[in-house]
Amino acid sequence: MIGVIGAGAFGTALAITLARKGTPVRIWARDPATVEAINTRKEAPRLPGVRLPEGLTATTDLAEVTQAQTLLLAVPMQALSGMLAQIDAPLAGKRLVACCKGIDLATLTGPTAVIASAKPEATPAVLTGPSFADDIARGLPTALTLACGDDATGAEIQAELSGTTLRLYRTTDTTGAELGGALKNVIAIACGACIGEGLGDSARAALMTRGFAEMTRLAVRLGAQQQTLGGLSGLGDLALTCSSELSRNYRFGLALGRGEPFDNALTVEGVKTAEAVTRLGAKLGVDLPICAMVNEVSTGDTSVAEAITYLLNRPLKEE
Ligand SMILES: NC(=O)C1=CN([C@@H]2O[C@H](COP(=O)(O)OP(=O)(O)OC[C@H]3O[C@@H](n4cnc5c(N)ncnc54)[C@H](OP(=O)(O)O)[C@@H]3O)[C@@H](O)[C@H]2O)C=CC1
Ligand SMILES: O=C(CO)COP(=O)(O)O
Repeated sequence: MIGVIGAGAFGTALAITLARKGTPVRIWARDPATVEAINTRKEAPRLPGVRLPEGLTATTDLAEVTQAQTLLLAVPMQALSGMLAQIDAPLAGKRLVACCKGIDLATLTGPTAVIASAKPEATPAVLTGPSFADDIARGLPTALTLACGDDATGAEIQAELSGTTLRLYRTTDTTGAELGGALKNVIAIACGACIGEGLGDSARAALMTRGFAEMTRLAVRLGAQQQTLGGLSGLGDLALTCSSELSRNYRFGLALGRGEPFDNALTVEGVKTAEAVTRLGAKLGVDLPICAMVNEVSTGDTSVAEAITYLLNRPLKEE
């Protein structure tokens, strides 16, 4: 059995793909109505229109899910440490796979450090890369990165989660994998704002490229391997999220650029990540101008037009 904590779009999509290949999956949701929908109607509220396979069951009882040796943690980044604090079962020998993309604002660390701090007896890992929950749930081909500091455990998780349509690549560079996934959301907001403001595809390509330079600069400064940023978890996810309206981060940026309201019930990880990386950049002396502008625009301190003017008029430099 695999346990999934969080019955949002991503947790449910992963649970579906695992159950389809015959792995029993128990998914935890805090909302009894979600559990009822999954167990009795075989429907997932966050993935409307998808029929859930047999072998996928839900519960509001965390203890039932934490019996599994592999647990997928699929709650938003800022909810991760609170979620871990609710688990009182012993987790020695268990694998805790973070499926969230972001940086914890309280500690300015990524998900594997949050897990290691809360549950030092478990092995932390992170599953990240380009994938929309809906694509995974529909069985469309997807390739992701599984990062685990312990390569032997990483190989076991890789085999456990991979299937005929979900292909996992493996790395021990957890820092690079999680920072790529976190920062691409910030750049996606910038790209959405750029298109929403009517600035064109050339400007978006510039933001993606210079954004990728910021992602790499910060990640390498924090100990990541540069090549990880060029993989699925970095460049791959950047390409997807900056170019598709299926991305909530991109759509949030579009709304900013167009001056339209946005549904703040939606999970938009890039907003808090922009705040976290702006603070991290200032602390470490790493220049992150696009991330800083996304932070200012997201909080309403600066308009999209002012942010673009600032970025275009910075001192000229070598590429
Ligand atoms: N959706 C996607 O395509 C992908 C998402 N991800 C990542 O997965 C993570 C989760 O996103 P996603 O599934 O889309 O988000 P959703 O908004 O679809 O779902 C979030 C889930 O987390 C639960 N939750 C929220 N806050 C808390 C909390 N404080 N305590 C416990 N549970 C909580 C919600 O419960 P409730 O329903 O009761 O509010 C819900 O089940 C994000 O980091 C995202 O970046 C990664 C790849 C793809
Ligand atoms: O992470 C994702 C794609 O890889 C999902 O993107 P959004 O969170 O922007 O919807």
